[in-house]
Amino acid sequence: MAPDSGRPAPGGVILEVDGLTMRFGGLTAVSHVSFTAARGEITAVIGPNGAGKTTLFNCITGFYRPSSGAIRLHRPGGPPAELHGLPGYRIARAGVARTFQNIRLFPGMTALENLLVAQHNKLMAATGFGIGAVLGLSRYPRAEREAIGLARHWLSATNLLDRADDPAGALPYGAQRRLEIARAMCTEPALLCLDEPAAGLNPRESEELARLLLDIRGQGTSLLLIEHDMGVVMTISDRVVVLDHGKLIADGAPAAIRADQKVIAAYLGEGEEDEDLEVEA
Ligand SMILES: Nc1ncnc2c1ncn2[C@@H]1O[C@H](COP(=O)(O)OP(=O)(O)OP(=O)(O)O)[C@@H](O)[C@H]1O
Repeated sequence: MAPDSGRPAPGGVILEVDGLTMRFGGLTAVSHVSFTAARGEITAVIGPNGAGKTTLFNCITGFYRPSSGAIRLHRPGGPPAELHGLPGYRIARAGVARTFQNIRLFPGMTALENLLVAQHNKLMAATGFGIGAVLGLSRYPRAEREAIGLARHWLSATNLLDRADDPAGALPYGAQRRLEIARAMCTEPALLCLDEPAAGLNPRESEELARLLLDIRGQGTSLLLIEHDMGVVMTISDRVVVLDHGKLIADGAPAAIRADQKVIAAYLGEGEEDEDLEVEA
């Protein structure tokens, strides 16, 4: 099992990354990275530009096949699911949802329709994959009602209920980012992976986002978060994992990470003012 930071995790481990390495030709983007994310917590992955955060996410969510190492999704009362090398759709089915750095909604479909598309598998299963409809079985109407109910729940939670019938592409940028999170939540994931959800948001929108993520955690979903906005990271994360040049250099509670000399050196080395770790306590 991957080493933990020594802090007890009351809900146990949900995600275990063990010795993960990802090479692109001669470049090692992620090098022997091991950490765990606790169930019911928000775990942030931070690090300077090019540290390997998105590559790590792409390995966890099946967009890349890691060169070596293990990724396990732990499930209560059952054996862990080995995610290494599984295609993205099977990882999603195992209970891992993700959002992207760049928005990937269906812009011509309404906000509500985007959330129903996310529930396509469940709805197709309710039709018996077409056979049920031929035989006149009626599980579909109930499944559709439930899918709309779930979509409306997440539209409400993301403050988008009044925009349900607007095309997703017509929503302001911050609303589109919230809709992406709502869409991911409509797959009812055990683990939600967010790639820079605060990118491009103004301070008020970032605060709203932080509240939304805490609300999602409160509803029982564990979160793994890549984020450059240190205000958001340090306010909401239970645990912070730091990468630099593809290697894990620190793993601990936000306060410890803020004071960690290796972390400070990594960020100072980058020399980017917007990466400054100094945030209001
Ligand atoms: N598909 C790819 N092919 C080749 N090299 C890649 C690929 N994806 C990422 N890299 C390289 O791997 C390294 C890590 O990139 P990655 O995007 O994972 O970093 P990051 O920490 O997410 O950076 P940022 O904060 O800028 O998004 C970089 O040197 C990048 O150029």
